[in-house]
Amino acid sequence: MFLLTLVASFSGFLFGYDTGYISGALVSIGTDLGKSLSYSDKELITASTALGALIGGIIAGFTTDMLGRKRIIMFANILFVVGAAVQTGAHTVWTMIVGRFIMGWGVGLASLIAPLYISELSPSRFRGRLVVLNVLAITSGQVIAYAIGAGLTHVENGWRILVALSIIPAVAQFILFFFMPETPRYLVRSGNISAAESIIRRTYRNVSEAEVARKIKLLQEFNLDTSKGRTRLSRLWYNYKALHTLPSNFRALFIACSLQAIQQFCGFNSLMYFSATIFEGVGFANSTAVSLIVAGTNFIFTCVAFTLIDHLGRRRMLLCTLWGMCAGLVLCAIAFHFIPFSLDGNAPALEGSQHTWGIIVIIAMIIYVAFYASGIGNVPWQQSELFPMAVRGVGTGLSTATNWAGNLVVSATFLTMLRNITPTGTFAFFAALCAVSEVLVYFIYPETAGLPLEEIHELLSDGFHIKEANKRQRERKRSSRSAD
Ligand SMILES: O[C@H]1[C@H](O)[C@@H](O)[C@H](O)[C@@H](O)[C@H]1O
Repeated sequence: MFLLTLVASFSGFLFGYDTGYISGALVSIGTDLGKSLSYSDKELITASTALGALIGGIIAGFTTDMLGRKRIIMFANILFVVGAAVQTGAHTVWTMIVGRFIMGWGVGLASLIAPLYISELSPSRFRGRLVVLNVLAITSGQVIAYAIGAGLTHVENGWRILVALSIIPAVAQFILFFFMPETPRYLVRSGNISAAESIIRRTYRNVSEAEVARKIKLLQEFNLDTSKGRTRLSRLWYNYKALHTLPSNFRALFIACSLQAIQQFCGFNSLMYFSATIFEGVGFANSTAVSLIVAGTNFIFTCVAFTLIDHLGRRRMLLCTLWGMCAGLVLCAIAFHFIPFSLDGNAPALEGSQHTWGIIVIIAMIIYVAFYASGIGNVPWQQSELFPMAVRGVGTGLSTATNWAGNLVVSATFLTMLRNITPTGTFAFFAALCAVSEVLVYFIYPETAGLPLEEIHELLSDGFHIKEANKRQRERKRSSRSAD
């Protein structure tokens, strides 16, 4: 199981690396693309990946139930390689944008399928943690991209090396996936029972034949393809409608999309993609190195989430962290008020008390990112557990698309916001969104930790059942303690 997760997590690593290197690349491209980049060029180059990922996420959602998880992950690798090759050789802004767009398709496919693949293969006890392992891969990809970016800042055309390096893990995963299995849930759904049995035998250690048969029966009962229609397309349309008309499905969709929207609209990726630009704007000497703090904190606190998510639960982790993000952003907004800021690359070095406020900005960002990574940075990727099999592909497709749509809006408007409403206004705006999100999560998100996927579906059938979910989790803990 660990090995399968590890190989599947290469997708997360690539997602992280490919979205992470842009922060350093933007400040080191200089005039390598034929001119010096305007701030709208920077927004376009960054946002084209999010746009590609938005389209890729939707396509993955609609095709994964037809094609299987494995083929799509392999196809994403091809897109990663082509996108990276186009960017490495780019000499104009538009070639760079096209390369980032192609790569974005790969990121979108991978961001949906890798957690789906992992959560369908894992036993419910470890499901949360194994999905976080994929987010750990994303954040480690971002840290490594930042670190290499910082090392290559002053190397001529160093950013090309930074981009080209991403080809290595993509090729490695492509080859390794020839030896990887499909998920038992997908195989049962496509009628391939004996293959599903053999994968269960291999992934669950010391499993008895009776348990294998019980697991297959459970999968058959709950993953029955109830869709009507003769062609694949008409069945897909049936499922798409069922996602919106069946109340339990619609609730699941509402929760999944809301969490993904919160993750993006709380503004984290504006730091991820533009922190080097921001630190350059406040006059820090090696802005790429300073911005490593953002990626590093994100990675370290994803490790914290990894250890806590199945014990503390998803809901509690969100409720305990959103307010902390809000506090970090408010502090950031206040500190920026006392610092001169310029997006034109000619910021004066900070002097006297301004320097203190500069340090406070960094501390505030660390607080914000730490709370982000311990909660909302991870929890939305548990999305596939909310949907029953019949609509899991389309459901997670739409929620992943929500993630990328939010990402697109934030990355395409952040620099414009900084310019028009100042950094103080921008961070105060994100703080307000975090506060609203805390209230939304309180009312709509029941605890799903440790519940079998099938039980989650039943729970959402006539309400959000926050209290009932809490009760079931307490009972489950009590019975597992007495079993110990
Ligand atoms: O869960 C991930 C993670 O938090 C990344 O650091 C972030 O860049 C992504 O947008 C998000 O989906």
